[in-house]
Amino acid sequence: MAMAYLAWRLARRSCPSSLQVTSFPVVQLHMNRTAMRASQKDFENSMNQVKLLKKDPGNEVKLKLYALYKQATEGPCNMPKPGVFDLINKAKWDAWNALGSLPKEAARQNYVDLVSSLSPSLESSSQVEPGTDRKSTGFETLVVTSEDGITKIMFNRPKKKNAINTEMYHEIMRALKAASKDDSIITVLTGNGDYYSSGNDLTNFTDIPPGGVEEKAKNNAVLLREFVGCFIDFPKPLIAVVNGPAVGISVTLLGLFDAVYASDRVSQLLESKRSGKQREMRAFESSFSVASHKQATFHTPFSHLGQSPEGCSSYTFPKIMSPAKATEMLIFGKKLTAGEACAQGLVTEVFPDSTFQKEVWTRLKAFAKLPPNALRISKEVIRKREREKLHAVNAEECNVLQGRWLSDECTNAVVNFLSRKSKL
Ligand SMILES: CCCCCCCCCCC/C=C/C(=O)SCCNC(=O)CCNC(=O)[C@H](O)C(C)(C)COP(=O)(O)OP(=O)(O)OC[C@H]1O[C@@H](n2cnc3c(N)ncnc32)[C@H](O)[C@@H]1OP(=O)(O)O
Repeated sequence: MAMAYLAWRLARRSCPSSLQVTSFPVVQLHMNRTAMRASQKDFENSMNQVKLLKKDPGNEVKLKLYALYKQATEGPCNMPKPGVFDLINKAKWDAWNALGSLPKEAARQNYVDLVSSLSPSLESSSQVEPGTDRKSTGFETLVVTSEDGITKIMFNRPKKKNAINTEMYHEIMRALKAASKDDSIITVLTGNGDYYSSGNDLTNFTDIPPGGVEEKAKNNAVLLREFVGCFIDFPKPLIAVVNGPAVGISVTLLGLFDAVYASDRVSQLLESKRSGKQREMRAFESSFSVASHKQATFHTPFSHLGQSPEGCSSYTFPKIMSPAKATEMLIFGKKLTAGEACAQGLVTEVFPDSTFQKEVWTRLKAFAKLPPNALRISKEVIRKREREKLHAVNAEECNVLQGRWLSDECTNAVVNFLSRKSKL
């Protein structure tokens, strides 16, 4: 026990805070086992298992695996300490050095146990395999499931970064209306694939009806107002699980959610070193066949698109983050990281990518065990004070947008986007 605690304390002291070993019980569990149990064959099998991981376990876990691998094969850290600016190798050195004089056999056991602990969590990830646009019964653009008292509405156009086309707007409204009436306690929105959502599908502007663009803009304004209204009036706790970058309306609507949890997916440390040509880094990198992840960001490029704020953000954002910060986002299009969005109050909590799905869904399942009527009534007490104002703001935002969609600024911006890959 003392050894385990020492390893944990060492790791906590020497690792950068973002990489601190927080899994003391996990280290303790491994240390209490008979170190001899993991044979060389088990160790080799685990190394092969790591190569087959479908999802990136996150930098924290990868550094632990690296450190345990080196300790099990070479013993205590024998690398010269890298300089402070050599971030990647310094993080690796810290992780390895933190294991101190942990015996090779114990390190081998820890490695085997850590790898075997990864597969259930990865299997239980709430993500559907990115790229497989699996259709749910009744929905073309969403995967809607209901279990453990939670109705989960997952945007399912991963190949289009979950851009919201007209069909998806309608399906989200239908799914929310159904969720408001089903026996679930809370409702969750999340994205399939590496994006939460890239916002309005810009091809929505291309199919012009016989009545012309004016009619299109008018109809869209009516539909958008109804769409945002569903979020204003939703009666149950509505929670966003932001699994990747969010753009446009998928960001502005967050001001109408009751909680927003985001993954702090930082651009892979590996990517920044890929050009560094470190032999070990390549070896370390090659042991994980993982897709590169996008840093979770929050971007509302309305001015760039010749448009204007929607989703009640012209009212909610100044209230949430101050007028100046709201201006930076809504008018000047400043892109926020998950941490910045959390500091500004738009995001409730940020989780490390490696534990995001597990931690968030554990918490949501606990929320879903709370008395449903108390949840609804408490939400109503809060929302009813703002409901009338929110509907008035929504109506005004949609009217302004209706005019914006007819402007040259908007048309040019949409044409530029769609023509960049010869869309037109
Ligand atoms: C009930 C209502 C009815 C209709 C209402 C219509 C009007 C409502 C409007 C409400 C106001 C909303 C405003 C907004 O949401 S503004 C924000 C709009 N979004 C964007 O401007 C983002 C555009 N996309 C991008 O900038 C990039 O794609 C992105 C940075 C998101 C990702 O870049 P990356 O290089 O990683 O990936 P690709 O660009 O190659 O994307 C992969 C494919 O997905 C397509 N894609 C992605 N996002 C969109 C999008 N928003 N609209 C359309 N298509 C999108 C992209 O074109 C690629 O497609 P191909 O593989 O076919 O090339």
